[in-house]
Amino acid sequence: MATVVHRDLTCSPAVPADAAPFAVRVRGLTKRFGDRAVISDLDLDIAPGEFVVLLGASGCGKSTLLRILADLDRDLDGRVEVATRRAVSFQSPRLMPWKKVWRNVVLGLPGRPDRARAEAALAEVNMTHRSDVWPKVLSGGEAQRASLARALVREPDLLLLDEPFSALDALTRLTAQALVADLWTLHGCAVLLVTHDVEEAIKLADRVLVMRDGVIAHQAVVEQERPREVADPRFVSLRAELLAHLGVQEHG
Ligand SMILES: Nc1ncnc2c1ncn2[C@@H]1O[C@H](COP(=O)(O)OP(=O)(O)OP(=O)(O)O)[C@@H](O)[C@H]1O
Repeated sequence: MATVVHRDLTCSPAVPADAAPFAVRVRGLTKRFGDRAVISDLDLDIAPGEFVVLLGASGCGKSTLLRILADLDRDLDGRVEVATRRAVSFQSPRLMPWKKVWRNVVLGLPGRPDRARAEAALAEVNMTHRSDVWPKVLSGGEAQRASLARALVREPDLLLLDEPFSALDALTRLTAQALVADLWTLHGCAVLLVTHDVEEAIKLADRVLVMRDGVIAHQAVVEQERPREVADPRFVSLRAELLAHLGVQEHG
């Protein structure tokens, strides 16, 4: 039977005093599409403010898990507890083409569209100059930054990012990664980021998870201090470890 609980981290009288605070607590999650279990009896904890990256082969269930945590799918077995204030940003930025960028940022927030609030969020992602344009004129990287502003304006305790950089060229991708790292430091929210990129995972994460056969098959805490150098032996060794768990052969 499904239990989906949405917790307010700042005010949670129902939580026993001895329970450690968390942004995500999942116990025994199973998700089926028809007869097929895509997620099988999965447990997952994410601490407040923790940056967790989820890796896994295509089709292993990463996006399905993220959608469940985003409360976009409640048809599940198990127990899912998630911080109440959460925001999602997807691979495609999903901006409404008939609304200017700043209106997209505050779309869905209660009350009248608050331009000052939108501008403040756009400033955080270096997009003030694009506030008054239509989404169709944005570059891929700009659209992704607008999507991030839309997520952050909600001041989430948990930010869910589903392959946010995968459509960007290599240089824009590096800039976007650095931006997310800065925003995370600034906001202090927990992050769960899905990616296929092992280096991206090691650069950003406190902890990297490898998903396989519907469970978390491996996890690694990243001890290296930030910013992380790819040439550092600890980086190289963790990359090899993660690639091995992903079943990928390293070349060179
Ligand atoms: N609505 C659905 N109905 C039926 N099957 C689905 C549905 N959504 C996802 N699936 C299946 O569940 C499995 C996991 O999909 P999911 O999108 O979570 O994988 P993923 O790990 O995010 O993959 P990728 O890295 O390619 O995005 C896939 O086999 C997919 O075909």
